[in-house]
Amino acid sequence: MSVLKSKIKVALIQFASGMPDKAVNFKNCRKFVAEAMRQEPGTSLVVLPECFNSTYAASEFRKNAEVIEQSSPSVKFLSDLARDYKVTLVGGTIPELEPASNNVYNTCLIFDKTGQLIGRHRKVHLFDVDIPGGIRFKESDSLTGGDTSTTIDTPHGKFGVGVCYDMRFPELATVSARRGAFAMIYPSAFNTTTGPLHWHLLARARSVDNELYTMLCSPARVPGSGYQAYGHSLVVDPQGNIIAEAGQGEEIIYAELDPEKIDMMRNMIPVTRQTRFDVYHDVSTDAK
Ligand SMILES: NC(=O)CCC(=O)C(=O)O
Repeated sequence: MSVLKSKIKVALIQFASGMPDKAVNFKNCRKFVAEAMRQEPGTSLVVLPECFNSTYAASEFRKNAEVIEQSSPSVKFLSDLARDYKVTLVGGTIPELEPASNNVYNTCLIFDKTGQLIGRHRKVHLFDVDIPGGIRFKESDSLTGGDTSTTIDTPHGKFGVGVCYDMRFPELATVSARRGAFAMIYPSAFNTTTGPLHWHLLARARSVDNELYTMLCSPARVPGSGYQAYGHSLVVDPQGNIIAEAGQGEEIIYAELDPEKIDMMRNMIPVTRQTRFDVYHDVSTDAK
């Protein structure tokens, strides 16, 4: 039995998220998801971008943070969206406030097609970079990193979740792959400095390392906004081929994931069965 139980259709919603008013982001997001379902009926997995509900800026995270509970605006919005369109929803990310610690996390919430919250990934690796002439960003000024890897079980099979900068750390993908994932999904927001350098390379690498699908969903680039998102949402197949890619503006991309493609790759080049844990450590055995 393949790790993916049958063919599934996916849609990645690259919209101009990050407006200061959450209600505007909700309205636009719903409009695009409705459009995706109209254009590709039968889509069962929908992915949103990083920080889909508010502005991606270190100074804004705490202001926009929500406690994860059914009555929180973003939780309610995402739950209703998944239920209304009967899709598994990887709900981008939102700034999450944990009341007990007063920490703020960059958190992806995952819902099943009844609107039930089935998983949560707190971005583990915070985006702290300083590239002269390019970009300086320090998420750790206002965010705390999560401390677990995330593999979600669904009726289609399992997928792993990371958030943006997490994709630079191959271990999270390896852990999910070894736990039986058919895909890694990264709500993301690369920028116009690091996007051209590494976006495609990293997505293809995660696919080839683990012989699974990789999906990156970015916000659309908004001219004049503070953070210039790279765009170029992507779906990469288990062989490392890009099978869907957006431009930089608002766009929905679609793909069909095929269990055959995973199985074929894993049989032709069986790296997933040729690991040498007598030589190096299996990171999936003790990962949280
Ligand atoms: N939002 C992010 O984590 C951005 C990551 C990024 O741009 C990178 O180059 O990595």
